[in-house]
Amino acid sequence: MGTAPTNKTPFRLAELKYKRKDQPLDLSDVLDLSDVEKLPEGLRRVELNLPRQEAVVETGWDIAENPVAYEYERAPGLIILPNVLPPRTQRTLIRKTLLRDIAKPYNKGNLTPFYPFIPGGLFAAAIATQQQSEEEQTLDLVQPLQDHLKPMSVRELLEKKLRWITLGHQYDWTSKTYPPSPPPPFPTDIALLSSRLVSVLPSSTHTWLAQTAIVNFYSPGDTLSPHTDHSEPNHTAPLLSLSLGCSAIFLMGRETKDVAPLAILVRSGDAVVMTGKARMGFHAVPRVIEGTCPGYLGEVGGQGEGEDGWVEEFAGYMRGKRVNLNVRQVDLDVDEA
Ligand SMILES: O=C(O)CCC(=O)C(=O)O
Ligand SMILES: [Fe+2]
Repeated sequence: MGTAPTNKTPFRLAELKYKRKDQPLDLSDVLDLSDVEKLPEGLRRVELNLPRQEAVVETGWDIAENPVAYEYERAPGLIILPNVLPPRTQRTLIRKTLLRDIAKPYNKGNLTPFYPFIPGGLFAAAIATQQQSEEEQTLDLVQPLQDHLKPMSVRELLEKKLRWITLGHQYDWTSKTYPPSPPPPFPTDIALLSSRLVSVLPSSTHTWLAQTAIVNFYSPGDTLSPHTDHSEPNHTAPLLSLSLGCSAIFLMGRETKDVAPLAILVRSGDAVVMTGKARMGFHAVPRVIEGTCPGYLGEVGGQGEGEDGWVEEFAGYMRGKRVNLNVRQVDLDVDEA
């Protein structure tokens, strides 16, 4: 017992370690960059291209005034920008994805083959049912598109079944390609924010354009299996990943699972950028940590930020969720703007 040889890869072992719920979560080997007084050995500060070029930025979309970035020798090419999205930008992003982008029928998601598109968007529809009695809710169940599935309330679909939607170029998970037809529009504000973040990186010698994004919705208990993101024709354009809501453990490995990955605690407002060697590396999310949603997302309020009032519908959803925006360039080359 305990010492039996294992044929599990080092990546798999790390995944299992953070996934298991029968033992307290051990964060001792997890890199946490939220408060680095003393840089751990092997960690270096990355020089950023600052001051960043400041386009006219809409209110609510700022990035941190003085972003700081790190790279760890065990995960070359992975650039971590802790706390780069101020609370207000996080709230803007959440509002836009949940109310606006989800309401566009061309932004497909994991529910698309199984349940009909909800006009006005799943989130708005779920909010609208909050005032309904249970009886009214049962009358309003969404009928599935496939016989083996059961009718569900919009609330259940939102809270329990929605795992991801795609913005911009729509990746086809069956053929594992991006269809050649002109893609639906990618939200300009999210593209601008993404470009601004990528443009501060030292490797940004080429124009980079956000052309597709997966918005992942996780509840504690949900995981993302190890994978590489290799379907974009451009394997060198950085991949930007933004974390919102509950903290998670992100595993960053190499091009093979035979190397132990680096475990990083990603918190709300953090960005990680997979560049260089890390762009094609295996990565996974074995754990979303319950009860870690920051107060500025999980509680109602607005701290005098005017129209930025954060209402219970958003707070209630975010308390139990992690939302990840995974933003990519698809084309080999993009024109200079
Ligand atoms: O949720 C994350 O942090 C990673 C998501 C991811 O790797 C993906 O969508 O390809
Ligand atoms: Fe990924």
